[in-house]
Amino acid sequence: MSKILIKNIKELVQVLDANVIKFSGDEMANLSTIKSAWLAIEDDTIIGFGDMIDFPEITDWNDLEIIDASGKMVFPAWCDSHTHIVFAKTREEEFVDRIKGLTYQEIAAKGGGILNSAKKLQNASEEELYKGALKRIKEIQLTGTGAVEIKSGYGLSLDAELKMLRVIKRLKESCEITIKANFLGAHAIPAEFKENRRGYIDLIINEMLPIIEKEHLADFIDTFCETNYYTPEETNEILEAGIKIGLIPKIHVNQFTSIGGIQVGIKNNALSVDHLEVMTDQDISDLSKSEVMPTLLPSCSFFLNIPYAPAKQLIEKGLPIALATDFNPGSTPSGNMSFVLSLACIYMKLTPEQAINAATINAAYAMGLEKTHGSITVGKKANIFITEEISSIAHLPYYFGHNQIEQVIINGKLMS
Ligand SMILES: N=CN[C@@H](CCC(=O)O)C(=O)O
Ligand SMILES: [Zn+2]
Repeated sequence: MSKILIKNIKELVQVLDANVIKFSGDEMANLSTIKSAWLAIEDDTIIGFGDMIDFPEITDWNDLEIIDASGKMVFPAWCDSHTHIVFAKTREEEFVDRIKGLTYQEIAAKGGGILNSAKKLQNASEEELYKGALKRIKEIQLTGTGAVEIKSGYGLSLDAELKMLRVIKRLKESCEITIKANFLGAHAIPAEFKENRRGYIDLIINEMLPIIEKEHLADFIDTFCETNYYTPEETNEILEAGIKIGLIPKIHVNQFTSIGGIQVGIKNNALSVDHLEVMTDQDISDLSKSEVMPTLLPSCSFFLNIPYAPAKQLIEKGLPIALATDFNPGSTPSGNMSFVLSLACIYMKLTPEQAINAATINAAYAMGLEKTHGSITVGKKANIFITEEISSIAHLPYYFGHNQIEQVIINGKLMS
């Protein structure tokens, strides 16, 4: 049995009772912390915390590691509920095209974008994909992420989608970080099905889903519901087929246009609807009557230079929001959650407290992990990070671009 006792913590952040599953509206402004605190971990679980005045008497020193966190803060590890971490190659040539004036949609229309990644992934072996993704997972662990959702969607053929999902399964089994798999076969219409989209949707429903069910390859089902990608009707059909085999919808909607994706998500009890850069009043009003977690991806807006999702408006309507990176080679080549927080504060005008709630407990909810992740709670996974010496909680999003996270503990193990 291994034990870690962290003492003299300047501030222990996001201390919650086990019954809190998310924060909505005005609640998002509050962040519960303990100043001058201790935290105890046994194996992979948080077993206690409190004020230094009540520092526990140590009776058993066997296998006990004591960390002195004087001047430093302890947070629950970030939860990143939307990524595309498995890919074959980066796409910096499109980045340069955009600098020269092309838009994301224009690049996609000439065969770049998702289809570019799909072409590159066809020829990559499972081993190559695994090694590339593992490197990125190690990178995000060290920047404080303790749980991550990973999508397929760069395969776009039976073999290549299954290859991606098997890589994600292998990552789940071999990595300390908690991983959830999202099947995104409907990410784009593959070139060879351009004139036969029905044929590809049938392939997803009749051939991919049965194997995914048999091999337990996914937790969630996704589609890119967007103009020139999948219609709301197609999205609905694919989600319904996924639900039949036990997958939970978590979908891409309203990135460039509002075409009814939100309403399809609500109808199918999606766990989250993600992106939301373009929202109508009706979309916001419909969402506010649902339990769906709106998930915002500010580093995608930053990188593509597109509008930011209306975070403040959503919160003012009483909604919760989650924040995620969208780490992928096309629209967001970064998995750094601290940077996401900075962007959310700077461009979406979230307070640091709102942004931290959105990146911890609400993001855990957006992955179905709210009972085990996303807060400092007795019985939850010992997934935490220790900052360097910082002056206040706001310093974290304020001092952007510098890694202020000194140590990361995932499942009770120190990462390096
Ligand atoms: N918008 C759809 N999918 C990804 C981007 C995929 C890509 O460009 O490779 C996203 O969430 O931003
Ligand atoms: Zn995405």
